[in-house]
Amino acid sequence: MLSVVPLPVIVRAPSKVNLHLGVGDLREDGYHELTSVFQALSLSDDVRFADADQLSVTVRGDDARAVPTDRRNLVWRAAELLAERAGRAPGVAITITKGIPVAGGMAGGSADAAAALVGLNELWQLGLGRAELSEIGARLGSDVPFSLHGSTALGTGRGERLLPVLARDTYHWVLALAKGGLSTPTVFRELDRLRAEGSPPRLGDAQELMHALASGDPHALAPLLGNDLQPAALSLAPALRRTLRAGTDAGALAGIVSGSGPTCAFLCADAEAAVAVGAELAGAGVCRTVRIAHGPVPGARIIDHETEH
Ligand SMILES: C[C@](O)(CO)[C@H](O)COP(=O)(O)OP(=O)(O)OC[C@H]1O[C@@H](n2ccc(N)nc2=O)[C@H](O)[C@@H]1O
Ligand SMILES: Nc1ncnc2c1ncn2[C@@H]1O[C@H](COP(=O)(O)OP(=O)(O)OP(=O)(O)O)[C@@H](O)[C@H]1O
Repeated sequence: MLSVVPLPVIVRAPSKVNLHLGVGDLREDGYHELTSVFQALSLSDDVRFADADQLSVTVRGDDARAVPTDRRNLVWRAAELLAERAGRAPGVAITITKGIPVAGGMAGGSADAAAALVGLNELWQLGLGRAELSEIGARLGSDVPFSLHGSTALGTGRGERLLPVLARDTYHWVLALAKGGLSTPTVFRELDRLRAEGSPPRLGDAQELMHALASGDPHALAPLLGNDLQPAALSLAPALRRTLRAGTDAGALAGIVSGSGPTCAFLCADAEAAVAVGAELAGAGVCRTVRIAHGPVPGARIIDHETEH
């Protein structure tokens, strides 16, 4: 019998910034209750899926050496979960081209996991809907459902329960990538410690920020950006204070630590301002490198079916 080898599939998955990250108390399951307004950004990873006898992961790009290529990689676990669901072997060669900083608070691993769910659903012709993929994604990590969803969304629970948020127009960002990474659980633990010691201020609700998003005016949005994890990230990486100051000194409307950090995200008035802020920040010696990005962009999506391999 003739068996047809499926053509490789390439999926692009976005990074994210939390425009509002309200962190509630520690739950019994070890997670914190969150109120998160996510925005998906154009800084992204591309992930290729090719039919193979065995599961393998190859990583390319700037931070490739910091990424595991075995079962610790979220794409590996995504492939195993989907294969189990489909009752088939997880044979696939996965190549990740990293654009998203590793352990940078921008959901890089989650983006790749979301790409794997979309890419393997296609390669293996599983026919699973978005809701099913999102439910599998939530088992891989709190940020994975948003990496599938993309655009701008409100996340509750541990961040995995999503509702779309209206965001008019495009926002322009400068991202200051740091030398090292920060571990997400360590940053949450540091916040618990700071809260046990004293009372770092907590964000209010996200209503006003969501109104500003609907207006499409970055000047209205800028003063409303907020992140309850920021004091914890700054406590673990105090040099980020200087980075944040340098961004606003360079003309950004506002700067925040992205998620658990250490990437700092600067909102700019328009595309031209972002280029100017990016250039000045790159010369200020306060970060490893600078990237310009815009959002919102879609969630993990197929960008190519290769015609030859
Ligand atoms: C900081 C954020 O990026 C904001 O969007 C996310 O909350 C983190 O999402 P993630 O990296 O997908 O995190 P997960 O893999 O689900 O969790 C890693 C660890 O972070 C902590 N964690 C995560 C999410 C949450 N709501 N509360 C937590 O306390 C827990 O210690 C957990 O064991
Ligand atoms: N595909 C992947 N890409 C990057 N890191 C991965 C991947 N799979 C597993 N990891 C591991 O996960 C750790 C956290 O990486 P990741 O880049 O997802 O962090 P992050 O962007 O800060 O996450 P988040 O913003 O969702 O909290 C890395 O140090 C790495 O060891």
